[in-house]
Amino acid sequence: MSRRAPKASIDPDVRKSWLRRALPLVKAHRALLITSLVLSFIGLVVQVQIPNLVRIGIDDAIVARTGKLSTYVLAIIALALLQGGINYLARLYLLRTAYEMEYDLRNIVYAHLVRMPFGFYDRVQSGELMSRSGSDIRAVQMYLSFGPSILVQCLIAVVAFVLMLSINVPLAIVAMATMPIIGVLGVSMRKAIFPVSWMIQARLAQLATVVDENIQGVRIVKAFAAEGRQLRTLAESADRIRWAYRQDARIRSRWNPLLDNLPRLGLALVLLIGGLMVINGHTTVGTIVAFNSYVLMLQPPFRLLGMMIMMGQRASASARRIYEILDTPSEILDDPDPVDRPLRGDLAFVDVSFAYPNGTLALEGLNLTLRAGETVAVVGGTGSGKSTLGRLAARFYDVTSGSVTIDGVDVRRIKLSTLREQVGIVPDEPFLFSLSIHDNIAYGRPDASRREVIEAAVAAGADEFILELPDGYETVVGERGYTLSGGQRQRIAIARALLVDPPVLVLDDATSAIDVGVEQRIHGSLKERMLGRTTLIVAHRLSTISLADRVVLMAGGKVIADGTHESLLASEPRYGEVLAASSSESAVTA
Ligand SMILES: Nc1ncnc2c1ncn2[C@@H]1O[C@H](COP(=O)(O)OP(=O)(O)OP(=O)(O)O)[C@@H](O)[C@H]1O
Repeated sequence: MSRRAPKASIDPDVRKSWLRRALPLVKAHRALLITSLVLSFIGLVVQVQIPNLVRIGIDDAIVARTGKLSTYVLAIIALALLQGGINYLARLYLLRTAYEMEYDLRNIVYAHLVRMPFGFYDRVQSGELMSRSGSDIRAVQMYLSFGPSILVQCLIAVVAFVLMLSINVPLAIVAMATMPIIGVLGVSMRKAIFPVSWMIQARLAQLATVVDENIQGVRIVKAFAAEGRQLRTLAESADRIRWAYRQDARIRSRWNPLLDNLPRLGLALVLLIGGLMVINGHTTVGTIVAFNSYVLMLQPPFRLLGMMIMMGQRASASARRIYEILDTPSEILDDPDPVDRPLRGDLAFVDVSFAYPNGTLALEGLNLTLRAGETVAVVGGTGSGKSTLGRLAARFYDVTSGSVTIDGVDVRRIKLSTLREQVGIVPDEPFLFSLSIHDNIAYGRPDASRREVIEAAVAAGADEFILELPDGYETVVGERGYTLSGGQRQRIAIARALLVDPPVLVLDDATSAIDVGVEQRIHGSLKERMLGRTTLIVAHRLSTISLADRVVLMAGGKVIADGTHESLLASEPRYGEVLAASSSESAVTA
């Protein structure tokens, strides 16, 4: 399957109505949409001819016996076949338009989502995002493609009315009498239903969030034997949806019989007035039969009118929620004239203060310099801001004040893709994809050869256990890598970062789950790999700290001491306290 880029985008002008903003999307597929609408119109014009032919057939071949019945029967069959063929094509093109637009919209939303900074994902719930990229996109797509098609069907009512008028004016008016009532009732029903169906959508999104959290957090749920509590939360959510669906059913069952029976009233009226006219010789039996067909044929478009209004309301709300994502600018953008060159790796934090989007102050006037090739361990109590350093160096977030520079260039001036390639971050809880071990390691360099992948795995101390897996490097890890141990996942993540060979490497507690014995063994190869690379190690364990040339101690978002392990131990009592706290912590968790 070839992958195509979206053919259009959403108009960024927020002052425009949602429909006008979506117009470029419709325009991009106008050829297909217009073809489908024209075909659908022709099909309906053909369909409108059939009752007329029945009328002439009855009056001519049955009542007056001047024509041949078979001629009319064959003509009707031919028209029906023609209409069937045309409708087939119209429907095919309409659905194609709908799915092409949905494809575009989904890609537009997804392309935006992957550009969104970390701060955005800190705020939004993934279940809600799933819902937005699912049902909201569909609601907009339905309206954009099916809306015009319903309008064409309504237009046919005009054609049929003109045809009826040409046959019998009073009877045409009688036949059409109930249609506006059906239209008004249909719209009223949809208006009554809309708030409820809107509520259903919102509650389904909430349920999606609960289900999503349950599945993502299943290990914690089970570990705390909280299945009962989670089930209750789920049941409450499901209950709220059931309540909304019940309201929906109540409204529908009140309105639908009315809407279903009105056309029958129309039929009775046509029979009454038409019958009297036939008796008085003002019209023919064939006309009554034809008009009966028209009453039945024209009723669906009028009912659809109500549906179209509801679809419009839903699409407008869905579009607003989609636009909310699209209109959220990514604060982390490329400089207009970005620096794009390989970096040596002199990393400096100059007077850096930083607060997370929720206002938590993580760093306050922090100064720290790492010379190219230096390995520095960052030690500090929990929440002191250690992990934040790496996130700012790779521009997952931008500093609130001060600057982070690499080789003297502010990271905000470095081309984002280059920066991310040159600053490798290994988090303590790495994410693995449901791919083979090889592909997970080669994630940052998909073109890497097996030899290179193995070399990186050896350096990260992962090669040994990988070879023991059933399919070695081709073993597909379970979702998020849960089929591996925490330490094994960490080693794969280290190999993944080493393979990209970034001049700046941040190991954020990246060996915390690795056995101390194994860690000792991989130190040699890691040290070798760190040569010439600026490495910032967020460390808790003494064994990890020993990898570093220098240690900095952090507290309250600041560097409070800087030196070698021995000098800090001798001169800084707080260093000893932090080490003691982390070693008792690791003793507890070990
Ligand atoms: N995504 C986030 N949104 C809001 N606040 C955050 C976020 N991540 C961290 N923080 C807060 O910022 C502060 C510094 O966090 P950071 O993760 O840098 O600490 P740390 O020293 O690495 O801690 P630990 O050793 O426990 O991992 C903490 O108060 C933390 O609660």
